[in-house]
Amino acid sequence: METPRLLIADDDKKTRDFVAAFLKYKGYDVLQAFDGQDALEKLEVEDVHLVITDLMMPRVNGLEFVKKLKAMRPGTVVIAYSAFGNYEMTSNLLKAGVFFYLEKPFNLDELETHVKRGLEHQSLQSQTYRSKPALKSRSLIPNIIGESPRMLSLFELIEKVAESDSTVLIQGESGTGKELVARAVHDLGTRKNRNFVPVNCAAIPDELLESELFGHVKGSFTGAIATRIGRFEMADKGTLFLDEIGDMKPNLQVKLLRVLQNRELEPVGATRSKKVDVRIIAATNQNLEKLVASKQFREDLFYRISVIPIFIPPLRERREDIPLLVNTFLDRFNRNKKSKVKGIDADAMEILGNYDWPGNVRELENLVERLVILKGFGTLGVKDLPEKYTGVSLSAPSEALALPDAGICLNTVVEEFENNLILQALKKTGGNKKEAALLLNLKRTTLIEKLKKRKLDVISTSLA
Ligand SMILES: Nc1ncnc2c1ncn2[C@@H]1O[C@H](COP(=O)(O)OP(=O)(O)OP(=O)(O)O)[C@@H](O)[C@H]1O
Repeated sequence: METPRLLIADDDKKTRDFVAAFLKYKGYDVLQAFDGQDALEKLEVEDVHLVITDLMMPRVNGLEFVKKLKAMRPGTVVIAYSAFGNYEMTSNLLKAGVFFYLEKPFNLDELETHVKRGLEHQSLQSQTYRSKPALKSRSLIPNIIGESPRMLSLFELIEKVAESDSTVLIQGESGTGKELVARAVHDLGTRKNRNFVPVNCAAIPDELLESELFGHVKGSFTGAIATRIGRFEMADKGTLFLDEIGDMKPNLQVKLLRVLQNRELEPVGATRSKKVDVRIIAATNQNLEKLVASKQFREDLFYRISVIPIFIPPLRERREDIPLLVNTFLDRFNRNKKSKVKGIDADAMEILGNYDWPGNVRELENLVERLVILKGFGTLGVKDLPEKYTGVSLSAPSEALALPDAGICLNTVVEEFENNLILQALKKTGGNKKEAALLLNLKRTTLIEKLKKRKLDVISTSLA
């Protein structure tokens, strides 16, 4: 077993050395801090299992220290001592989460008994903390994090839907996890040992999407130098995930409808049709009903694909999930990036909890990844968060965006603004589209689609 690590904070060097020497002799690893402030700084970079603290200290006194420590690392067990204890102080300490309070002078064996109890308590507590989310959510659907009531009912729905073979339509804002949910439906169903084939209908140019989906025979169009199977056939006996289905053009919608009705397809240029057995899961961040009403999406196709609708709520409607998401991503990126960021303090977490997250979980995941890379070690605080989250300089942009009296062409201005930011992101990342998409909070495929649509791909290649 790992040697337990203790930190003792006391401004009286004699007492501190004495207690530290005794605990070292008993086999503990002991760190020392000369007051509350020094202890907080040490705890930002060191892992400890238990803290022992005096209450009367200069700069940050014992009670203040305990409060800050508990906000930074809620699970840390604290034993406090003082020669000036009274009822009010003891009750404040217990309220602040102190595990045990000792009157000075105390017997060192007595202190050790409380240290042992405290360590047992700490280990039980961390096991419970780890197993709680696992029982509720992660055990069933390993990659989807969430413990809010809405996510728990989503997990139940996924489990039920996975058992059936019906077509599913997943709706939710961008970054809410539609692809994760689609994969979970596949992984928990009977087709799990066959392919899960994703297609992003918005990222593939319209003229290529048909052959991408249904395949083509050699020579059927310029560039068709060999016969190729499409994604439908790749997904045979498995699942085809049609992402961004709201972007599919009407002529292709008719062809898709035919495949769904007849369960057979015709590759581009072929004379005979082929049977396919594919489960369809479609997703969109658009309001398909509205697209149906404005005749941009076929009503018959809409009813075909929305046999089972699944709606994923935006993150701002399930804020309870934010701390769990932040902590899980911190663990993940610490591991991936070999960083040692200990956690996030209570004030910074509160800011993240109150933010509206227009980019949903993707935005939160990207933010944590960036923070872990930039910070490297220590505890994340408010000063580490970008201005956008702390709301520090919100007034300047509105000046810059003042509408001229003569008016503007909104579409052109917005497009230019977007192009400018896209090019800046590409420049910053040396043309790396994956990293640029991360900076812009976009899916890589969405960025590629924008580059193609706006003919920016040539410029982006020259930045690489
Ligand atoms: N509940 C969640 N738990 C863990 N990770 C999540 C969750 N929701 C989303 N993510 C992560 O957020 C990112 C975006 O997820 P995903 O691509 O599934 O979203 P989407 O809704 O399909 O987005 P878009 O509409 O832009 O295609 C991914 O990295 C995914 O792993």
